[in-house]
Amino acid sequence: MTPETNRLITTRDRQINVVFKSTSPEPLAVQEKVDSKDVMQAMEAFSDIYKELDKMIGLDEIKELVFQIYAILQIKQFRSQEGLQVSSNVYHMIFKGNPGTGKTSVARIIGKLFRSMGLLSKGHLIEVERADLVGEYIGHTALKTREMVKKALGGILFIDEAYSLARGGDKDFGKESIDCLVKSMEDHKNDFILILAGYPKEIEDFLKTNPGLPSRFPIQVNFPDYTIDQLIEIAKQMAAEREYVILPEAIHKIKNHLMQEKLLNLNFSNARHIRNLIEKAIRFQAVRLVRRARKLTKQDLINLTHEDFYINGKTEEESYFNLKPS
Ligand SMILES: Nc1ncnc2c1ncn2[C@@H]1O[C@H](COP(=O)(O)OP(=O)(O)OP(=O)(O)O)[C@@H](O)[C@H]1O
Repeated sequence: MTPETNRLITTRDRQINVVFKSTSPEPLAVQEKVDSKDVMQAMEAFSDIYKELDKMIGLDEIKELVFQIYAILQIKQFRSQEGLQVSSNVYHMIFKGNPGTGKTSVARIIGKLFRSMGLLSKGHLIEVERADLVGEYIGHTALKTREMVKKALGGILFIDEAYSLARGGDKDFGKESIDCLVKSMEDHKNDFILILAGYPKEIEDFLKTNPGLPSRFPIQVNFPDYTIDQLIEIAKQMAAEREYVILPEAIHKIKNHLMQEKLLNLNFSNARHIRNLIEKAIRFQAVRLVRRARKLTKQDLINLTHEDFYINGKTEEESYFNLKPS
């Protein structure tokens, strides 16, 4: 009999009925020879990793996509058991979004999720940029690109600012790298997933100049800029993960700062900006506390007050150096 286990995973906005079986139409490394214990472990892994994704603020499009892929794998198993045709899927993806919108973090989680679903044997992420793929003399580029693909086998090859490969036009070695990647996608069809990431406009222009490319990336995901409310949620979450609490007056100060930043800073780095803000506030809080004469309470150690956010309408860096507490 086929080992099979069901479990309802309750997430923020949906319930997933997880069913893991040992037979699968996909080349499932994890599920190849499973006994009940392995099934149980795979299920736990999927559930834990899915929660990691679900915990991220916003990102509805990618959460929906993961659910679709999960659903299609389940249905394939049932179809295969009923003797129905099962088609194979291509999972190469394009991630379009501004800096700090979660592209790399999501790619890392997708790798682990796909491993738990048996779509990838290792699920690791190899993050590269132009310099890692493009060489300096004839033949060097193919060597470098193939080497990176080899490292990514069983996992994800994530190319940040992928359009930089097309920067120098037809005579540039970047073109050789693209050709080599396309060939690798054919040669290692089910062995790795290629994710091209970058700013939305540049990625779209890149795809237009390479007519053969869009059809090789059937999955395109948008990573929109976070709203102010989402950025505040992210700030609270990042603080909580570090066992800190941002007091309401500080939240108010951050909100005002974010409104200005989003308006004036063309390179605003979304959640990464928030991470830097929190990390600096934690350092400033430490300085504020060690200067205090009285004994510190547990609450003192937890609270981040408005004094710890030296933002004051300037860029973080300027604020940090000019307004360090004296
Ligand atoms: N939705 C989110 N919820 C919580 N934290 C987030 C979220 N999105 C991003 N972060 C955090 O923000 C930081 C930057 O995210 P990440 O590196 O994934 O962005 P990116 O889009 O890949 O940026 P870039 O394009 O500049 O490389 C990381 O610390 C990440 O954990």
